[in-house]
Amino acid sequence: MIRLALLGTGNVGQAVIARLEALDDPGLCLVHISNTRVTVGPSLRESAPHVVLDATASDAVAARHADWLARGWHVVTANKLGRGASLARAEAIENACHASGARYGDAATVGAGLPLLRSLRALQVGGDAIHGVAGVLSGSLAWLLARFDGSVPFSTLVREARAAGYTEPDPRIDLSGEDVRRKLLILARAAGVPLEADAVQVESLVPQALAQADDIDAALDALDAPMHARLDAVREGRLHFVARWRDGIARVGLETLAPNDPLAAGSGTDNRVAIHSARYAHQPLVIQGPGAGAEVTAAAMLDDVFALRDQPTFAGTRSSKNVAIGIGRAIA
Ligand SMILES: NC(=O)C1=CN([C@@H]2O[C@H](COP(=O)(O)OP(=O)(O)OC[C@H]3O[C@@H](n4cnc5c(N)ncnc54)[C@H](O)[C@@H]3O)[C@@H](O)[C@H]2O)C=CC1
Ligand SMILES: N[C@@H](CC=O)C(=O)O
Repeated sequence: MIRLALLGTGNVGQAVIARLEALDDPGLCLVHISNTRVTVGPSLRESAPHVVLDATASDAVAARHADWLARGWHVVTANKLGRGASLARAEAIENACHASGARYGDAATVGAGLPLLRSLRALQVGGDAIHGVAGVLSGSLAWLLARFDGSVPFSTLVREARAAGYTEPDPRIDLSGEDVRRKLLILARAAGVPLEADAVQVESLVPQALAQADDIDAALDALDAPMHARLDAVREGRLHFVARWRDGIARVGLETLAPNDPLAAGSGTDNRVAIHSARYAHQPLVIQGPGAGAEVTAAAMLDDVFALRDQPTFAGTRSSKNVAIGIGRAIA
């Protein structure tokens, strides 16, 4: 029996609860659910989970990952602020895993569970040298830029992307390039490169009026004029928000790509990532698929839980009291 504690009951947390309900797996038991307002079940410490599922976007929660791992609790996260924030925090997570043997499941943090991190790590283990990664890493920006033809204000599209659950809780995290920076850091570090967070050059799409706004929704209109100007300046091809890391240089920002560019394919929220390595020297390894959405993200988190099943920590553990999933749904 694997005891799970779920932090966060928003888009992704709700999808985790729905998936656990649908799976109805007797080997999984939800012993704690919490969000910023409510806790269901005993406190996190008292519930003594085997696995903490982080479905928040909270820096304070990510700052606890290393402590939980050091205690022997496995962590499965959609929150990128563990390995995608400061290098010191990412290294503390590695060190805690090595010291305690606990595992860190982060498949959901890049590409909403696409087999990106696992491919990079498998290449590393196989002795490949990763030279660089380039790609479209934001599902929401891919979705927005594919639709943006000038007929509808960009701000209207952002509101739609937010309602569909593609953006971060604060969509400025996507629009500023910050979400993509975090993903590029996670990928580069998975490839064995100790990239500092401030080593990534970031082009933000957020105008000052939006950056400083308290009422984010109302201030989204400030995007419209500058984004129209960017669109008008395109002569051939289409705007894409691209991340590139190669030979120690990392940048994220808007680029105009020709239709036949290897990174320009895909539709909807698709991410498309090219991995350049010694093994893939002539043609990169390209991975493409939906890169945002609560359901795919929740599925990736539970895949990481299932991958833990061979862990000796679970052997012989007794069944626990399941926190009512219905209550978890009610507190969203
Ligand atoms: N929406 C998507 O397509 C994807 C999201 N993610 C990540 O999943 C995470 C969650 O995203 P959403 O569900 O869209 O956000 P959301 O805003 O819908 O939900 C966040 C939840 O976290 C809770 N929370 C915040 N601080 C907390 C704390 N200290 N303790 C317990 N709960 C806390 C909030 O109360 C809320 O229930 C984010 O880190 C996001 O980057 C990752 C991949 C894809
Ligand atoms: N807001 C993110 C969601 C997944 O990480 C994105 O747009 O890609």
